[in-house]
Amino acid sequence: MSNYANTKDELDSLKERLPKWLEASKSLSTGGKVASYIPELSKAPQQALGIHIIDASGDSVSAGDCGLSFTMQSISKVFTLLLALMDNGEKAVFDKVGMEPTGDSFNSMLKLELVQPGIPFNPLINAGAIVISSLIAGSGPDEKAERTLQFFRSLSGNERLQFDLAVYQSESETADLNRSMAYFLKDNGVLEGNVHDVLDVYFRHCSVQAQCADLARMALVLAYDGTDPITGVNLVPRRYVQIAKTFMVTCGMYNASGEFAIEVGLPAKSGVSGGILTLVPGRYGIGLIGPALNPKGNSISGVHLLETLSKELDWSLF
Ligand SMILES: NC(=O)CC[C@H](N)C(=O)O
Repeated sequence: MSNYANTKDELDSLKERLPKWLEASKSLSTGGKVASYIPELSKAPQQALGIHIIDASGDSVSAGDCGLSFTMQSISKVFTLLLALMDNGEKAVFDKVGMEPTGDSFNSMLKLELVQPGIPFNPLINAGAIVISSLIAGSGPDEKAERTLQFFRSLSGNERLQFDLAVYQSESETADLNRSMAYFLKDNGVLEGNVHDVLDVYFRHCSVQAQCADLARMALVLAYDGTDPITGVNLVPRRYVQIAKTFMVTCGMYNASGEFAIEVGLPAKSGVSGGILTLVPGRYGIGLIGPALNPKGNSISGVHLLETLSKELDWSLF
């Protein structure tokens, strides 16, 4: 699982090779589309592509537009799942969300009515992530959102992480599909609590603003089974990280997860802002941004760059 015995040599060689791989992938962004169903997201630069790769000693290599800030969107779902597991335990969480990929798009509610019991298929589709938001502990939406932000800060080692209020507001004003899903889940007895409050927590965690280096550091914690190898602090029980990484392999790239597993072979999670968080277990955390999306909603240039990296360096787990 890598052509190099140690990450230091590999990172050294990447310093030379990564920029040209990035340029080749970047040219694909003209063939993609920046998400616009959340109007504020449409302001992102279509051509941008940036990547940051960090190892356990804190050595890193980055290339491209790493200074770009973007919202985590669906990438946040991996970490709200972890928080909900830590707050409630496995049984309570999986009474309300399933463990299977859907093969449908991330915002589909088709199977909620078709398949009984009507619980969302998994925690990484919108329906599942909204139920997960309802399970985060806290006295109200403010406390739940604040606890989530604090958790993201501790994982990223970045106390300055914040909500992007413009994106939050833009999503909250236009989220009729997510809203209808949440009411449907409430009527089915799957979602408990006030629908407005639950969605408020969901929109807020999707709007956490980050850069590639933040995603890379969060991914590094997953790559080291829940312990930040840089500080030595255990942040998440190993079992929950194992669950999250498995979902990333089976559902993390929406209904392109099978193809991604074949072409890249790493646990990953994408978001509609064009971010991708991925990791090489025991080696690296990786954060990437490329706002132009392919038809399945994943960064078109980002997926290409990860395919190149995985193939050139033999990173696939399989
Ligand atoms: N795929 C995504 O990144 C979707 C997240 C977005 N906040 C939504 O609910 O539509």
